[in-house]
Amino acid sequence: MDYINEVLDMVVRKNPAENEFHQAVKEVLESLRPVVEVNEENYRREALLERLVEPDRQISFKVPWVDDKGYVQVNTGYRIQFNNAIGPYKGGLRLHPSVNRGIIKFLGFEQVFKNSLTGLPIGGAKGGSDFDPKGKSDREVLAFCKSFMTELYKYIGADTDVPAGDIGTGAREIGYLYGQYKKIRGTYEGVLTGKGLTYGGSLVRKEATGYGLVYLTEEMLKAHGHTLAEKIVAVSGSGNVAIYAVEKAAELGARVVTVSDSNGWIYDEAGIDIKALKEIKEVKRERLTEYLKYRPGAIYTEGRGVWNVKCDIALPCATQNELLLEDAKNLVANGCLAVAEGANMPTDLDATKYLQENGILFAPGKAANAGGVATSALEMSQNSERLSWSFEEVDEKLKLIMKNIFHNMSNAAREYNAEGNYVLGANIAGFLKVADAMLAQGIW
Ligand SMILES: NC(=O)C1=CN([C@@H]2O[C@H](COP(=O)(O)OP(=O)(O)OC[C@H]3O[C@@H](n4cnc5c(N)ncnc54)[C@H](O)[C@@H]3O)[C@@H](O)[C@H]2O)C=CC1
Ligand SMILES: O=C(O)CCC(=O)C(=O)O
Repeated sequence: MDYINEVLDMVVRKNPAENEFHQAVKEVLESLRPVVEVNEENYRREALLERLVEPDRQISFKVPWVDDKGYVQVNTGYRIQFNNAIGPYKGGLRLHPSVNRGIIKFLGFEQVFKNSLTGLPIGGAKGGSDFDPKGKSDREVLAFCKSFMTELYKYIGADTDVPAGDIGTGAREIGYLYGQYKKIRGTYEGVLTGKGLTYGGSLVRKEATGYGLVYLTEEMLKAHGHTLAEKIVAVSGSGNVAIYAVEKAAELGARVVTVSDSNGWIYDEAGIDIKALKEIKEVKRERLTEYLKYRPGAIYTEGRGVWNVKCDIALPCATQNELLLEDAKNLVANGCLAVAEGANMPTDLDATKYLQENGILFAPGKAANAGGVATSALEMSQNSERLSWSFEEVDEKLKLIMKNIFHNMSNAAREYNAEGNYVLGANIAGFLKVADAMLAQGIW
C-alpha cells in the first residue's frame, strides 16, 4: 500500500466515528501526493505524515454552570492544540450543540494549513463546547464563559495558544472569556483575538473573514478575466462571515441575493439589505424571518435551498458539509462561475470534485477564509507592541495577504502540474512550510 493510503487507514482506525476529521485529512493527504512521491523515503523515516495527523495535545474538560432557573448544567469543553511548528497555537472556539471531538479535530487540522498560508507565524488549534448560546440569557452565557475559562486558562497564553471566535462565539463571548482570564491570571495580555476595540481588539477583525473572502474571490476572478462587478452572488449563513461577505461583495458592485440560517433562507432579488441584516443578527439576535418586516418583497423559505438559485458566484459561509453533490449539480446547471468557501469545509468531497471537473473556479476555505485568522495575527502584533493601527492600515494588509494567498496557491498548483486546482495548490503551499519547520526542529 502506498504511504498516503497507509496513513489514511491509520487515521480512520485510530479516530473511530470522527467522520469530519477523516474527510479533512483525506482531502489534504490526497492532494499532497505529488510532494510525497518525491520525498517518500525521508518522510517515512521521519514519520512526517503520521506526526502531521496526530494533534500535539487534546484537552477536554467539564464545564458546569448554573442556569436562570437555578439548575446546574454540564457541557464538555475542548481545546485541540494541533501543531505549533511555525508559531503559537491559534484558532477559534466554536459554541454549538453539534460540537464533539471529531469536529474540533477537523477544524484544528484545517487551521494548521490555513495559518501557514497566511504567511504569518501562527500554529494551528481549535476549541469549543457543545454549549448552545442561542436562546440563553446574557447571565447564562456569562456563567458558561466563566466556567469554561476557569479550566481553559491553564493551557493558553499570548505566546502559547491564542483562541478567538467561531460559530456561536462573537464579541459578547470573547469579552466574557477575556474578563475571566484577566481575573484568574492577573495579566493584561493578548491571549484572545476578536477582542472589543476598547480592550485591545483590532480594527477590521470583525469584518476580516468576510472581506478577505471577497478580496480573494476578486483576485481569483481577475486571474480568469472576470470581476465581481454586476455578478449575482448567493451567500449561505447570516453570521459574522456571511454579513461581511455580503457587505464587501455589494461594495464591489455585485448583487447578493441570498442569506440563510439553520431554519431557512431569504431570497431578495433586489439585493440583500445589509443594514437590516446587521440589525437582525448583530443587534437583536433574531431569526431571519424578521427580514421580511424590513423587506416585504423578499421571500423566506424553510429548510435548505440557497444553491438552487441562479448565481454567478457562490459563497458558502454557514458550516461544514452544507454544499453537497446535488447542490454542485444545480450550481453547474445554472451557469455558476466560481465557488469560494467562507465557512470551513462547507463543500463535501464529491461536490468539490464535481465542481472542479465541470470547470468551476473553486477556492477552498483554508485559503479563502484565512483573512480572519490573518487579522487575528495582526491583532497579536498590535497587542505585542501596545499600539493600534488604523482601519485603512489593517485593511490594506489584509488585502495584500489575501492576494498573496491566491498567488501562492495558484503558483503551487502550476508547479505541480495541476494549474487551476486551488485545492491542491493551497494544501501543498500550506504543507511545505509546516513540513520544513517540523523537519528542522527534530523529533517532538
Ligand atoms: N468567524 C471567523 O472569523 C471565521 C469563521 N469561519 C467559519 O465560517 C463559518 C461561519 O462562522 P461565523 O460566521 O463566525 O459563525 P456565526 O455563529 O456568526 O454564524 C454562523 C451562521 O451559520 C448559520 N448556520 C449554522 N449552522 C447552520 C446550518 N446547519 N445550516 C444553515 N446555516 C447554519 C447560523 O445560523 C449563522 O447564521 C464556520 O464554518 C466557521 O468555522 C472561518 C474562518 C474565520
Ligand atoms: O481568528 C482566529 O484565530 C480563528 C479564526 C478561525 O477559527 C478560523 O480561521 O476558522
